[in-house]
Order: sequence, then structure tokens, then C-alpha cells
Amino acid sequence: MTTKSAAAASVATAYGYPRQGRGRELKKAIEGYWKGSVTAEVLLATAADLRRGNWQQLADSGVEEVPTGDFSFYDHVLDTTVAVGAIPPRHRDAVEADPLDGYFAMARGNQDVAPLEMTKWFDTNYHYLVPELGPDTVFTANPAKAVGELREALLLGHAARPVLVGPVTYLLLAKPAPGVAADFQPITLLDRLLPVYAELLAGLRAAGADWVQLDEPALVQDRTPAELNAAARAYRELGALTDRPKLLVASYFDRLGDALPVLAKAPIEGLALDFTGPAAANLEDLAAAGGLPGKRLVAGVIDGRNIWINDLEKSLTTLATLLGLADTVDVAPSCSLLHVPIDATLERDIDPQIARWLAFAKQKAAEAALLARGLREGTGAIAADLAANRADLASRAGSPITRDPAVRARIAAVTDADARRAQAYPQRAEAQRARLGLPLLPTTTIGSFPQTTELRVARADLTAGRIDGATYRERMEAEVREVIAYQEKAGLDVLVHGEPERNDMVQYFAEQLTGYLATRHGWVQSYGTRYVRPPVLAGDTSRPHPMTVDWFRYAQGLTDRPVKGMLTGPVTMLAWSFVRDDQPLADTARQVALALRDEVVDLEAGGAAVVQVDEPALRETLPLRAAARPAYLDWATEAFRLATSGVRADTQIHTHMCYAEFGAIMTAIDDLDADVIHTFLRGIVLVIRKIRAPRDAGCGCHVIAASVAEGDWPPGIPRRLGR
Ligand code: MET
Ligand SMILES: [Zn+2]
Repeated sequence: MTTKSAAAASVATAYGYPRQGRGRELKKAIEGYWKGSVTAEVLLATAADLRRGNWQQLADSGVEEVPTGDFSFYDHVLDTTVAVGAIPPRHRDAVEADPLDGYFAMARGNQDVAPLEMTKWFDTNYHYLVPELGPDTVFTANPAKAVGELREALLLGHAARPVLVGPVTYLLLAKPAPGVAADFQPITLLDRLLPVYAELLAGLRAAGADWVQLDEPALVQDRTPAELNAAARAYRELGALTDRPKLLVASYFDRLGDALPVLAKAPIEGLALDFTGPAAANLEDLAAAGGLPGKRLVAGVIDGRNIWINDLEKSLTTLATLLGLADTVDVAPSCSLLHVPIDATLERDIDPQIARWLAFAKQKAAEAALLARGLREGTGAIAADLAANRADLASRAGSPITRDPAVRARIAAVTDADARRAQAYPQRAEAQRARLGLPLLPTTTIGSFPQTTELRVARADLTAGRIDGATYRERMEAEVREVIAYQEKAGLDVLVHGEPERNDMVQYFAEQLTGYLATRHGWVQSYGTRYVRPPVLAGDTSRPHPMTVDWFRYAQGLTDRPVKGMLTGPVTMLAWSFVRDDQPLADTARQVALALRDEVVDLEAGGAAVVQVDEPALRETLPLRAAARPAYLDWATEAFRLATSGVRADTQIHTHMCYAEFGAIMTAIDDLDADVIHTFLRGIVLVIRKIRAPRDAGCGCHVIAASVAEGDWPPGIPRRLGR
């Protein structure tokens, strides 16, 4: 095909759409079903309505080919586990008794069985349920969901493309089942799994699928030659099948690297590549691999996991280059739109000028459609849209929100010394021993005490104007009194105030820093029915007023023991927000760090001898490719030190991390130069073994973060704690 005919055939597509519905109907229906107030029939009908609505929104936005099978009652990796019949033995009875209840038993456990483990989906804030496999795993094809949802879309008249997690990624995301040797490698099951995928593909073909998308994001991570061989074998075998739809293998979140030539050579009909952020390197890699002659390329030129408008002209330039590298070039957001909220036009509280900088799922779909139209009909056909886009980008670049001269001047004046404590750890430790007089093995907690219903009701009452600020404060102070008394009675050495006033460990600060916006409807799925509404860091940021000092002083006034000042670190502030994409993350991190530094210094001046700066997300935003990690860890640790180095030697800086496997970042944890590191047991053993400089490290049982309402606790927790 020529470049011109390739352009003439371009369409827009997407790999997935937010599942919950505009009014979070899915969450309500599922939770109602769990409680028994919603029947299975109503739940299924709600789900079908939502799918119909999603396809319609995509079609209305101009997307010509819609995804199916991306919908999920809980998680798409769990759906794949069901599709390949890899139900763990402990869940089989429940699944046999009732497939829907069995599905939820795998997701959340029930009174008899523990759920599957949940972990982060690559470097996003979405969590998937980890498949449990072993040498005895038998796979069987269960195409019902994939086929059923395809049929629904086809019946509604959509051009539809089923999406499944690909076999290589599925196995690479799995872990050895309980009782199976820890060194068992699920990828060794590939030969057993491929025939099951063959059956699924045949089933989809029979139901009318022209194309099927197999998602292989695990191939954007560093992979061993054996794993790359597995990918080559998988797609050689699936490609060789005769009874199958055309295959589109999708990658996202980073560049394919060594896997690109492997997939380019495979006997598949299409490849989807991410061209945003670090994945933009796919462009050169693709050219170097000789392009995709005779194949379909789906170009993810729109950032599918951030919320900012696309630079359409820049995308058109990328697409123009790509047209020479494949048979057809289609346009899409870089990954499933599940990672962004549904519709930016619902945000009526955001200044209309700023709202024009935002693109949520619906807007991103429209951007993809517009770009595809630009390819088909020429840029003249979309000239007015391009002009409007240019104007919006210019308004963003020139806005006082994105450029605060005071913040910029302060950043420019930062020196290396600002990010270093004046004394080394040994001297600081001595000064802190003298000031704090703590026992040999001091005890403390992570920070938050349970966010009880009364506390949340008080906050809701304050927001709704049913109580005034003074009443709210009195209720929170009563809680602080209780929490302090409790810790004194328990004999803890370093106390916390319990964080009752915090709605969330990021949002609480975002609401008080400049440059942040809050959305009303910007919900995104974290896991299952838990949705979060990340704040939006739109511009330059600073801290106009102390944020926590009064709470600290109140708590410290109640006890002779040291109370910790409690803050969220710069990396976590970024990781759990939607962050501006118009400057490097490192620059944004430095701004947040300076804002936090002011707070740390004010806490010290207010009498805090210990300040804890939590960085639970340090590990989670580690780049997927090892080559990019040193640069990330450099700016991330510098930001932490910048936030915490403004204090005297005798002020003790703690940090707290959780959830993570720290192996990969031990040196970085040391580079934080905190006086005390706390984490859970597995982490602490590593800290003690591997860290270069001696530190005070502590471990504990991380119960639950303040931000999580009781009803939203991860499955199993209340039961295991015995509440
Ligand atoms: C996710 S880490 C949470 C740390 C915070 N200080 C808390 O206890 O909630
Ligand atoms: Zn934690």
C-alpha cells in the first residue's frame, strides 16, 4: 500500500473504556449485589447497559472500531483466568456452585477461602488479581464472556474488536500457586496454554470477530532471551492457526525494545505501539526494524493514562512518519482508557479556560477520531480543530497557573547543598539521641488510626455546611485526644496524632497547595469497586500556609512524649495525582519538594522533634525499563532530601514505605538519607542486610491507611485482623 492509500484507510480505535459509568452505576450495582440488595439479573442488566453506553460514547466520539471484552466486574486479568480455566483449586467449589459468586470469591475471598493476591498493573494505580499457576495447572477454554460481549456489540451495529490479555503477559504476570516451588516459572506452561488461546480465537471467529487484540504489555519490560523466545513461539503458533481472526498484538506503557523485531517478524496481522512519553522511542525502533510491511499498525499517539489534551499537530507529524512504515496506520490512545476518568465536560467547577486543557476518556476518543480523519481527508479538513487545539495549548503555556514567577525564581536558586542535611547520619543520630532520649528499640506507628464512620460523617457534614469549621475541629480534636491517650496507655515511644482530619494522604495536601485542582467526577478504578479521584497538578505549586502545624501542636500539647509531624513525600504526591505533562516530572517534583520543605521547617519550629515523610509510591513509579531507573531514582531521592534537609541535626526524619518489593531500590532508600526508615518485615530484612550506611530501621504491621474507608478495605483485611 502507498502512504496515500494507507492514510485513506485510517480509522480510530481504543483498547478499553472506563467501566464504572458516569454515575458509578457499576460500583453501586456490584456492591448492592454483595449486600443482597441487587439481584444477579439486575447486576447483569446494569453491566450490559454500561457496555452499550460505552460503545455508544466511543462511536459518538467518532471511533470506528470499538473494543469488546474490556468490561469487567472486577479485573481483566481475573477475567482471563476464567477464560483460560485456571481457577485455583480452593475456589473451584464456589465457581461450580455459582460462577458469579465464585468469580467474586476469587476477587475478594469469602468466609471459607482467601482471595487471589492483588498487585499493581505495571506502573499504574490499577491493581489486578495475580494468577496462581503450577506444574499441575490444566487450562480449559471458557469463551463465554468474550463471545457474549462481542455479540452484544455486533448486534448493536458496531465494528468490534475483542481484547484479551495475551498468553505471554498472562503467564509473566502469574505467580507460583500456594504449595508450588517458589522458583516455578509460569511461562513454562506456554505450550499448554496456547491451544486454549487457539480455542478462544476460534470461538471469537465463529461469533463474527474479524480482528482480535491480544495485549502484551509485559513485553515492554526488560525480558530475558528465553522470554523473548517464548513470545516468538507464541505468535508463531497462534499465527499459524487457520481458524482464527486477524491478530493485533498490543503493547503499551513503554517501548517494545527487543520484543519489537520479534513481533514485527511474527505471522500476525497487526501491532499496536505506544508513541507517548518514553515509548516514543518505538518510532526509531520501528524504522530500524524495517517497519511493518503488509501489516496494520495501531499508533498510540494520545497519552491514554494522563488527562491533558493532545498536541494534535505533533501527533500528526508522528503519524505522517508512521504512514511510510506500515500497510495501514490507525490511531488510538496509547493504552486502555480505564486509567482516566470518563468525561471532562462534567467538570463544571473547573475554570472553563483550564477545563479546555483537559481530555478524559471521551475527549481522548474524539482526539483519536480527529487525527484519523486528518489522515484520511487531509489536515485541511480538520483545520478549525487544529487551530482550537493550538490556542488551548498556547493558553496553557502562557497561563499564570503554569508559570508562577515566585516558584520559578525559588527553584532557580536551589543549590546542591539544599538537598543535603548539614551533618552526616552519625552526628545527627547522636544529637537526636540526646534530644529524644528514646529506648534502644523505640516503638511507633505508621500514622493513621482507623478513619471511623463518625470521622467521615463529620467531614461530610462540614462539606455540606451542616456543621461549621469550629465544630468539625472539635470533633477531630476529640479523636486526637483519644488516639494520644491510647498510645500512651499502650506504652508507645513516638506518638502520632492519628490523621483523623485527612480525607486522603495526597488529596489533603493537594487541597492546600497552589497549582492543584480537584475534580468532581474524575473517578478512576484502583481495584474492583474501589475508585479514587486523584487530584490534578496543573501548574506551578507552592504552600501558601502551614498545612499540618496546628494539628501537630494540638497533639503535642497533650503529651510529654514526642509526637511525629506527618507528611506525604513529593514522589507520592506525584504518583497519586494526575500530573502536568508540560515539563519534566523531575522539575515538578522539585516544586512539590520545596513546598513540603516549608512545612517540615514549620513543624520543627512548632516543636516537632520527629517528622515523618511517607514515600509509599517510591517503588511503584520506578520506570519499567531498567535503563531509565537511575535517572528517576536520582530526581526522586533528591526531591525527598530537598523536602527534608531544612531541619537541624537533632530533628529526626522518618520515612515510611509499604506495599513494595524494595530489592530494586535499596540504594535509593539509602540515598533518601532519612534518619529512620520504617516498613514491614520483608522490607526491613533487606534494609538491614543491604543498606550501606547504618540507619535506624524499624518494621511493623502496616494495618491500613487513613484514606481508606472501612467499606473499601482490601478484601480479607477486616476478617484477618479480627476487627
Ligand atoms: C500508604 S502509606 C500510609 C502512611 C500514612 N502515614 C498513614 O498511616 O496512612
Ligand atoms: Zn503505608
